[in-house]
Amino acid sequence: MVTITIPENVSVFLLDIEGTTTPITFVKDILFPYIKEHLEDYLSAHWEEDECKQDVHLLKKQAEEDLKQNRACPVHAVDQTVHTDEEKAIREVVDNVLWQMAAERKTTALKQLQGHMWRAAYATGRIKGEVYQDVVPAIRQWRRHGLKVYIYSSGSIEAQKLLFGYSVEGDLLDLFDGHFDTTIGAKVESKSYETIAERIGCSPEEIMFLTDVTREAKAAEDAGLNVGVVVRPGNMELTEEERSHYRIIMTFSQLEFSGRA
Ligand SMILES: CSCCC(=O)C(=O)COP(=O)(O)O
Ligand SMILES: [Mg+2]
Repeated sequence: MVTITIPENVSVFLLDIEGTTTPITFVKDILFPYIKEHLEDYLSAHWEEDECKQDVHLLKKQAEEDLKQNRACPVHAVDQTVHTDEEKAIREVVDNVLWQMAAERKTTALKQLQGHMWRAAYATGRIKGEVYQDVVPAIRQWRRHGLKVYIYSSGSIEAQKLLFGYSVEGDLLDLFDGHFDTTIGAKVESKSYETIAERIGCSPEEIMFLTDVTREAKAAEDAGLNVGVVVRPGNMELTEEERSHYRIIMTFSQLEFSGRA
């Protein structure tokens, strides 16, 4: 396995989750099906609660924005089993969430609701966050060298903390100095990485961002970050050009310090 030297000026790792610390299959085969299976019951049970009202409000604002951009969710024929206004409103939210998920959208509104729904699944032990075996030893080593480690994922901060807090390797939250999600900006926008550097209190050049998505890598690179593109089983295929342009990381154990104390 090729060794990749961590640039000397790097003092912060910024990590993506899906496809980087965690298999895509965990998200696609476990987390997302849980949402689809429990969505209607969850909304019915929590509809009157403030948190759920806020989630629905955010989804409605996103739907209005989508309408303006001609990205409207298809409206289905009225279901004859729906009787009350509440049932109708819930059905609209269900349709919207399922449509967004089918389109693999990463809106803050969708991700916030998902995070709230997973809470019970993790707390009861029904779901445990999967993390690749090389991840924890590497992060512990980076931290021993004095580096800081942050997460930046499209999953909400709450969803991130659930995944690592209730992981197959136990509570891993002490590995991280902080978390960022799309409330700071989209992962394909350079500005988001500049804002993250400001929030951390370092220059973009001091950060090394690891992700499986080359559009995210490009945005981070344009902002001045060091980047590595993570290739795990089942991740998106890279072009020859992408393979030759980016540092390709198949396991975190490839990342080594050289010339550092
Ligand atoms: C950490 S929440 C579950 C994964 C998820 O919903 C997601 O969108 C992950 O996207 P990422 O930016 O980590 O690739
Ligand atoms: Mg990813």
